[in-house]
Amino acid sequence: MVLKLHTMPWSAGGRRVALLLHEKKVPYELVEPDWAAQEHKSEQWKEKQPFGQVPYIDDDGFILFESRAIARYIAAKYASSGTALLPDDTSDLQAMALIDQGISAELSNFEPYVAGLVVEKLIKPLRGAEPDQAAVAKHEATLTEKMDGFELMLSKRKYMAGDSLTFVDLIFCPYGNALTKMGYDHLTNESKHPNLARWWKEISTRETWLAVKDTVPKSFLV
Ligand SMILES: N[C@@H](CCC(=O)N[C@@H](CS)C(=O)NCC(=O)O)C(=O)O
Repeated sequence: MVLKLHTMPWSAGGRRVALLLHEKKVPYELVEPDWAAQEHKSEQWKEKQPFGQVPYIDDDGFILFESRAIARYIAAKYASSGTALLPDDTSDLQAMALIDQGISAELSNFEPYVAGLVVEKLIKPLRGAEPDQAAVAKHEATLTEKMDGFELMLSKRKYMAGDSLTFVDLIFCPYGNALTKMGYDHLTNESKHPNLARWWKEISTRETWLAVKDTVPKSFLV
């Protein structure tokens, strides 16, 4: 049975998963919940995604939610198809520890602050609300500090989890895209963050990402 990706096309997590599926050349069916009817908040949906969110996958009856966990599952299940996105030796304790470190670094030092800016600068205005400028300033200040940390990581290793591309690099794509679309140059300023700029240029121009990144309505701009 073809793998089903249950998500809204604009979802950051959904596009993260779609990116992995494209990289691994895995056919999939995109199944959209009825968002207007709040299908994702129904008891039936929560049986699959207990937090009432997107995305989740149904892989021949195996249900998995959390986009980063799904990304890892796809990278491992389809290891020999498409782009190699895991260390050569997945029994190498240190190589796999770098994978976990990269996932945690993105989840705790990147996404929350970019997501905060997306809420203030894109979502609130769409809903006719004013951005909270104090919150914007706080997220911007924290993010600036955090991006120096990512620059330091990439000054020591070519990619986020070692010297080879892995799925960890790709999980940055949706919010990296949001950051640049909001006009911030943390990922593109070659004089301030040369390693981040080198890395982002490579990651963000992959054909697979270009294929999924704009499955988002223009009004969202994420
Ligand atoms: N950590 C989760 C985050 C899921 C998430 O925040 N999904 C958003 C869309 S990207 C959502 O469903 N929002 C609607 C809601 O929370 O009601 C993942 O990566 O899968």
